[in-house]
Amino acid sequence: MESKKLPKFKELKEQLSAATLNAIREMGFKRMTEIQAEVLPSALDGNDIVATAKTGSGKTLAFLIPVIEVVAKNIEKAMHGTFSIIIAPTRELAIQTYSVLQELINHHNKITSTLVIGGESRKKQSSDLVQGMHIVVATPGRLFDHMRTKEFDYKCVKCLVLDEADKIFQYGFEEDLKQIINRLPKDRQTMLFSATLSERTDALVESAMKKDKIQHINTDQDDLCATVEGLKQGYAVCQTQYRLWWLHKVLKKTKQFKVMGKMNQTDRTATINIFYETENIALFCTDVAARGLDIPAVDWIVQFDPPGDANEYIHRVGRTARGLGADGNAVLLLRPEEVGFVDYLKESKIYVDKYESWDSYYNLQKKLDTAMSDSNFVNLAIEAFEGYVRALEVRKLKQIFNLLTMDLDVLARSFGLKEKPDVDIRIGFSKKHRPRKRMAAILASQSDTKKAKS
Ligand SMILES: Nc1ncnc2c1ncn2[C@@H]1O[C@H](COP(=O)(O)OP(=O)(O)OP(=O)(O)O)[C@@H](O)[C@H]1O
Repeated sequence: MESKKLPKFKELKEQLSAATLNAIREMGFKRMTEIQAEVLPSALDGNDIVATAKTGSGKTLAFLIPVIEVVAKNIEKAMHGTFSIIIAPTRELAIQTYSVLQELINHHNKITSTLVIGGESRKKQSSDLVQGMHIVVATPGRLFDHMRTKEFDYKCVKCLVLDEADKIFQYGFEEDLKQIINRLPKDRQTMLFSATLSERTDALVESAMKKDKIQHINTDQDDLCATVEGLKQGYAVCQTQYRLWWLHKVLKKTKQFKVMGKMNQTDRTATINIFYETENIALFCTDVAARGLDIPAVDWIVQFDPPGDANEYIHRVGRTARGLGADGNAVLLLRPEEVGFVDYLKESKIYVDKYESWDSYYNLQKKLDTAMSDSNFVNLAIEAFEGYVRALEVRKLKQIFNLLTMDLDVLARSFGLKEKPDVDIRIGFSKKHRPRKRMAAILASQSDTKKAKS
């Protein structure tokens, strides 16, 4: 939809408080995005919402505005009490949502809010919750911890938002989320948002929402492509043993930082802040940074390891080309035996071009040999190798990513090691059966290759 055809926020002035409208104007937004234009009138009427729209399409405001208006209405009856809860799958996303919320409540002098995420002080969070902060932005695990204490009174919650709903409902969070939903008052508005939904979300909709009041809104359903228009995306092919050389070439001129789940929260937040503020920087990250993060100046998404599935691909590349008319680039690195992933992506309306010129790299062997004379590097490489193998073992799409048929010595070389390190990697089976299963898988794959050739 052309931006000029989209309605202005002020057209909602019957449903929106002046304080919210002022904040939106100060944030520089005049017209709603498509998802905002579809969600806001219905959500402000109190309906339950299941909303799907592409990455970077403005879903955050589409749920924060109704959340605030629920509080603005209820605050007149009771000054304290948690009226709205927003749940996000990662701490980084919760922090970001909380910060957009602060801008939006800038003119609402009486509305209070708090952030309840893992890795931060429970004591401060408890004290905020006891005081009855109006809006709580949380990650599921820590929120549920607080709900189990008698101190947090959540009986007056009127609105629940699940951002990146499909991710929150993935294993790990599923049980916490079910418990949270069961404990919250039934008489509430519930809203689910994501760029992708899954079968698991259907079950969530069934259990968490009022059937007769659900509005399903999907601004992508007629689109021919699952990713945003301004995104140029492609793939490069590199043999396993040269992957590190390839990566070196890609990142040569950048400063590099990392963010991953096992870092402490202070370091995670500090690194994301550096990434916001620094030019020419590359951030090494796990999928902890794949969802929701809105960092405007990201030019390239480099997927050194392919994502778990098509949905995760969409979220990862969605960290660039965000907002109306924005551009961005993405490249995916595949081994020759993984090129089938390109066809798999096509089935989900994701079209990636072959980037021939990206297939080259320089010989790094001498540099690697020098680095590997330091035992610290060797230990890091072994740790990385082990982690990589463990991650491959639990991968879906075994027909494309098959650890059992992979040459582990060659794989070790891709981490700078001379050969497979002497570590116990449990590839899927008990020790007793492992060599036999491995051999069977190799034979099966050879016979498949022969069949394909004949
Ligand atoms: N009405 C608007 N007009 C212009 N820009 C907007 C508007 N609403 C939001 N934006 C901007 O668009 C960008 C993307 O918004 P947002 O982070 O909400 O996307 P999203 O749909 O939640 O993406 P994801 O699925 O990746 O989480 C943000 O930088 C935001 O400030």
